[in-house]
Amino acid sequence: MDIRGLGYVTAFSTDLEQWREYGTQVLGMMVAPESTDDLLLLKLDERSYRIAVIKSDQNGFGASGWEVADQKAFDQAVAELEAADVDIAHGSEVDVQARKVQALVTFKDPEGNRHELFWGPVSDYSRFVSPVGVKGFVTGELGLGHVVLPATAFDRCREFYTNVMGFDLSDLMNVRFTPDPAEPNKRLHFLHCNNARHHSLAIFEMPSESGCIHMMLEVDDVDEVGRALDRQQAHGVKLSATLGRHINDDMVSFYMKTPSGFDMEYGSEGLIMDWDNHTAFETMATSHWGHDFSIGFKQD
Ligand SMILES: Cc1ccc(O)c(O)c1CC[C@@H]1C(=O)CC[C@]2(C)C(=O)CC[C@@H]12
Ligand SMILES: [Fe+2]
Repeated sequence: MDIRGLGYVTAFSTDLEQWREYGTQVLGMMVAPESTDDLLLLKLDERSYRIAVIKSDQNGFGASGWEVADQKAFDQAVAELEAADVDIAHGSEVDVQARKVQALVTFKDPEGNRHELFWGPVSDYSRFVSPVGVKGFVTGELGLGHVVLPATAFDRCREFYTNVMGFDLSDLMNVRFTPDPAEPNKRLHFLHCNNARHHSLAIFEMPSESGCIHMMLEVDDVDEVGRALDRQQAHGVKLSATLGRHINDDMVSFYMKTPSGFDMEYGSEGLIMDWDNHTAFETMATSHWGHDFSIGFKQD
């Protein structure tokens, strides 16, 4: 299937007021006027929303919303999911209204990670005006950003994402948390869809309580990353990794907790890839500098 990018994500939250504060004052997003007491829609570009926070009795990641170009691509993608024996549910009229799309299906990967596939987002093209002055987020043809999902059933997940969903490998890591040679490798594969973002999805061979290792949002100026870091501090949000520059996509970013329990990577200066002239590589190193993930494991 021809996935053009990550269109939106959904998250579950017991406290939408906390997400509203975090979304507007820390991330710098707008609250879409269609938001209700049970659904917080966060807007960060010309789209109506990019993050939908659903009131729930638990916190956690919801689903990744993948975008295809049109009805024809959607029908083709649904046929491919069916041919691969994937259990799909067609979105009802209510679902379609809630997500503001023409049509959607929902399904799970072999790990149980939830996905939604859609076409035709409804947008009013109202301007993005950040409540804290964020100039802009990098979306457009690159899609919203990326998600890193748990994949303890790694081989089945990799097969699913490449053979069924049409992702391709960008590059890969074999993560070890200790110098002990007996510690098994945790595979971390970075995957791209049909756009120039280095990865829209990565799968990591580890479980995750929240259902998502992290998601990434990109801003159009590295100073906006610094300002977000200031706001993270001012609002007492837990930092999960310090500022650094990644090796594979060159992103300058930091990581912090979201109210739903998964991490948010906030970055800038991500590479625009030319896939015809790229070769996948393996690296043991995360970053050119920075990105101390050990602080995320420390208690407050
Ligand atoms: C290595 C890397 C490249 C580009 C990215 O956008 C990106 O998020 C990462 C880091 C991914 C990864 C993670 O999210 C969880 C904690 C991990 C496994 C580490 O401890 C090192 C790499 C980290
Ligand atoms: Fe990332």
